[in-house]
Amino acid sequence: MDAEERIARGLLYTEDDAAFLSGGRRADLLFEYNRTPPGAVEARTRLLGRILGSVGRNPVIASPLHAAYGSNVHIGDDFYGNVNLTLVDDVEIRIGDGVMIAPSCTLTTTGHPVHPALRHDYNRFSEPIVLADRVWLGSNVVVLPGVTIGYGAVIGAGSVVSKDVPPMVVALGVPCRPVREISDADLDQRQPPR
Ligand SMILES: CC(=O)SCCNC(=O)CCNC(=O)[C@H](O)C(C)(C)COP(=O)(O)OP(=O)(O)OC[C@H]1O[C@@H](n2cnc3c(N)ncnc32)[C@H](O)[C@@H]1OP(=O)(O)O
Repeated sequence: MDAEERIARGLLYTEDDAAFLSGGRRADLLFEYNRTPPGAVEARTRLLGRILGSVGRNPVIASPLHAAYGSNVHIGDDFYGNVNLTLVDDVEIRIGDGVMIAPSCTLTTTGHPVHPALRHDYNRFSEPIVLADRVWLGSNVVVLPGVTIGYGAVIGAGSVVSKDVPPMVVALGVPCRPVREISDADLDQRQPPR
């Protein structure tokens, strides 16, 4: 089995195995993005288009933005990412439309073996992450490898999401668990201005 297949299957691979992915690293463009003024909206949007694998309409991502590669991240329309978003995208991170991410969140597709004897040469495994449409991550959320978060779900500040989250729930904590469903009753909670 070649390295590409091992990576795709979530099996262990080394830094050398992953060398063929290096063309997808956007480190210099990320550096440029992070020193482009917030007011230079067109330049920032253009740079995002070159950094990310794909990006929809009206993306807003505050600096600093960090990504292992950048090219394995796919983002839908109307995305908002607050400061210090960190994307460990050795494999795909797919983000739907209308997603919001609060300050200092980390989405990591990658982990290392827990046994120290296996943790040589940056040995690691990676599993894709999916955020469905209209997900909101609160501040300081960490999303671990292989997690899918369903439509409309809200992840409370400070959560560590180690398992899939169903659609239309509030989920929170370490480890993150659904605490309630989101229903039409929530429409009455805080009214938008008329
Ligand atoms: C792009 C941007 O987003 S920038 C803005 C950044 N903003 C944030 O990071 C805010 C994130 N918001 C939160 O974490 C909120 O607390 C929410 C969304 C989880 C609140 O959800 P709600 O269902 O309305 O919960 P509610 O406020 O009624 O609290 C319910 C219980 O959960 C607790 N709780 C609320 N948030 C959290 C949390 N993040 N972690 C642990 N417990 C929490 C409350 O203390 C309360 O506990 P109690 O029942 O013992 O009194």
